[in-house]
Order: sequence, then structure tokens, then C-alpha cells
Amino acid sequence: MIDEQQALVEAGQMLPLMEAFYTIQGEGAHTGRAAYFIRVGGCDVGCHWCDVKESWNAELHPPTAIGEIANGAAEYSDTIVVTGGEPFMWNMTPLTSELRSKGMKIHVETSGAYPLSGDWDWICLSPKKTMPPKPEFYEAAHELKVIIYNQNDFKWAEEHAAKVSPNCRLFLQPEWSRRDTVMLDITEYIMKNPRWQVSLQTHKYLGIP
Ligand SMILES: C[S@@+](CC[C@H](N)C(=O)[O-])C[C@H]1O[C@@H](n2cnc3c(N)ncnc32)[C@H](O)[C@@H]1O
Ligand SMILES: Nc1nc2[nH]cc(C(=O)O)c2c(=O)[nH]1
Ligand code: SF4
Ligand SMILES: [Mg+2]
Repeated sequence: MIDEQQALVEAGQMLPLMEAFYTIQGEGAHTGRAAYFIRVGGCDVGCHWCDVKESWNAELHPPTAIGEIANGAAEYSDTIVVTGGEPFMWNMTPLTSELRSKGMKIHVETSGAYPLSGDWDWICLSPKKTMPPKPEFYEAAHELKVIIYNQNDFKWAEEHAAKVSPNCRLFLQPEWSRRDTVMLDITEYIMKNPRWQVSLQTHKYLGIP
């Protein structure tokens, strides 16, 4: 990357953009809602089951001006989901102010592993064992979405639920490759602990991005 671009990326004026697409939010509280997804490259959290490992190396994704990203978004939707990769590896303030100035509803999908930046209408926190969330995410999260890979993850989910704000929505989502094994446990758990809800990756069942 040339120095000038590097400086703009560091300032959050450009972001390594992996892809952007208009689809239907497949997961969590806003499942079923049409939204434009902005997938920012770069992540070193290292989830072994990550379904977008191609996003990890930021250098593979071209630095893109936030104005260009926001203009692309505005053509499709007034609801934007910023995801990645890990969005908070970058300064999200410039992108969210650009989207805000266009009157958009701005959502984010994050592990919370990097400091919170930007101005959000909806924060979906999906904590990871390899790099726990920064403290500020517990208060800020509107939705806690814990991925269930095995039985131990229920206890771990409760530890996080104890830290989020009282009105934060709580979701358990099967790890995709383990869905047939863990779904019965999730069902049972939610019936016993009804403050939790199930989140499925519905876009994968629908065969949409
Ligand atoms: C790819 S991540 C990108 C955003 C951010 N790095 C994060 O982990 O929240 C988007 C969402 O997909 C979830 N996810 C990733 N791989 C998954 C898998 N194999 N099964 C179920 N959910 C998965 C993550 O936990 C997160 O909620
Ligand atoms: N349709 C759809 N919904 C999603 N919700 C969260 C996603 C993500 O990868 O962050 C995602 C995604 O990749 N596609
Ligand atoms: S934090 Fe998100 S993008 Fe990063 S490895 Fe984990 S699931 Fe994948
Ligand atoms: Mg996805």
C-alpha cells in the first residue's frame, strides 16, 4: 500500500473493502430485514470455525474511500450492516458519520475485540474466546449473539449475558458445521432459559449471500 493510502486507512477515511452487497439480514434480532452489507477486511481474532477466513488478511482487500462505500450503500438501502473481518480494527468514526449524514440506520457485527469507535444504531456483539470483548462493548451492545460449538459454550454465554445491559437481546446461534449436533441442545436450553432466543444463519438455508 502506498504511504498516502496507508495514512488515510489509519485515519478511517479509507477502509480495506472485501465486498459490499444488498441482501437480507440472516442472523439475530433483525433477521429477515433487507440490508446492505459492507464487509471490511482484516481480522486476527482467529476463530477456527470462521465462515469468512478470506477476510482475515487486510492486504488482500483494496483500500476504498468511505465516500465511495457510502454512496454505493445509499443506492440500495437505508439499513446498513457493517461487518468483516473485524470492523473495529479500523477507526469507524468517519464511515459512520458519512452514513449518518445520509440518514441511514447503521448496524455492526463485531467480536468487540478492538476499541469501540463510531456512531451506531445497533451493535451486535458476538464474543470470542480467543480475544475477549473490550469492556465498553458490554454496555453498548443491543444484541449479544453467542455461537454454540459445544456444551461448554452455554456456561460461557451466561458469563457474557451477566455483563451486558438489562435490555440487551440474547441469542444463541449454532456454529454452522455443528448445527445438527448442537441444535437440540440449544432448543432444550432456550425452553429452560427463555430469556434467550435462537438465531439461525437463515441466509445459508436460503442460499443468498
Ligand atoms: C464473520 S463475523 C464478522 C464480524 C465479527 N468479526 C464477529 O465475529 O462478530 C459475522 C458473524 O458471523 C458469526 N459466525 C462466523 N462464523 C460462523 C459459523 N461458522 N457459524 C455460525 N456463526 C458464525 C460470527 O460469530 C458473527 O456473529
Ligand atoms: N445475509 C447475511 N446475513 C448476515 N448476518 C451477519 C453476517 C455476517 O457475515 O456478518 C451475514 C451475512 O454474511 N449474510
Ligand atoms: S472474529 Fe469474526 S471475522 Fe474474525 S475470525 Fe472470528 S468470526 Fe471470523
Ligand atoms: Mg456471514
